[in-house]
Amino acid sequence: MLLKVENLSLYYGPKRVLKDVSFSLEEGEILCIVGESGSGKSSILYSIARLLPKGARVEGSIRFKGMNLLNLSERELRRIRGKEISFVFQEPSLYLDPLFKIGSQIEEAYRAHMGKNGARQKAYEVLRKVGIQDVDRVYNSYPHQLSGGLKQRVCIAIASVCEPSLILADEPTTALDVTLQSSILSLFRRTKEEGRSVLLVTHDFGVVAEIADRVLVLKEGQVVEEGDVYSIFENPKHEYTKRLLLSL
Ligand SMILES: Nc1ncnc2c1ncn2[C@@H]1O[C@H](COP(=O)(O)OP(=O)(O)OP(=O)(O)O)[C@@H](O)[C@H]1O
Repeated sequence: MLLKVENLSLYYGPKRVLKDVSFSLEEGEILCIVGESGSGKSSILYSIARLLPKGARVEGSIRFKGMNLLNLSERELRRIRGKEISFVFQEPSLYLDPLFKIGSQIEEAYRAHMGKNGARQKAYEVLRKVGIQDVDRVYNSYPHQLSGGLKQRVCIAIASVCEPSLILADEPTTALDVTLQSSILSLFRRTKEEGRSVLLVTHDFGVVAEIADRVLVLKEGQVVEEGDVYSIFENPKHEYTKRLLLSL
């Protein structure tokens, strides 16, 4: 078991955004979290990465490789973020630094945890791995010179450069047009084949159908249904899940 979340609750002031959320994730598994807007999907990812705003209060436990992430200091967290657990966001432009070339951003992510040696070689390697053909050009480009799809590939390259065991992805294809979506999703599948686990948030059952092994259905901060992708599609138990499926 790579990740075990137990009775996770999240409060913003008096408002309870997550209610006793429990689930687990095996190595090499892709779990999709689905639910309507505002159901708390992103909040689960941010709780795991401990990237919550000031004033947020978390209860429960989040065990990752035996450590409770909720008990770690900021220093310990910095050692884990980017190396053991990495993040892919919805909007790659907000994540990439406009002032630095792609190559140096990948190398920076590598050096932060893995030391100076081999950064350049590794940057080229991950760019190739995410399916980029003209690696030299992309390596030497600034973010604004790349299309949205390429930028998201770069973000996945950055997220995997330190070979983390867990990738948290928040609506990673929502900002892209449909034709690009599956090519980006297939990168997560490749990540899985390398033994990494992916926790992917989406409101889109099309995405779920394409890559999930298991699905967690969230409604108003609570898990209403959990199961493997086939049973969720073929035999949804909860009315809410059926409604979400109908909107597909
Ligand atoms: N910083 C914050 N302060 C107060 N409430 C917040 C904050 N961030 C999120 N919330 C609330 O928490 C709830 C869950 O939000 P969250 O973004 O996790 O949902 P989501 O399912 O990911 O939605 P979406 O698909 O729209 O991103 C919402 O009611 C939201 O308004």
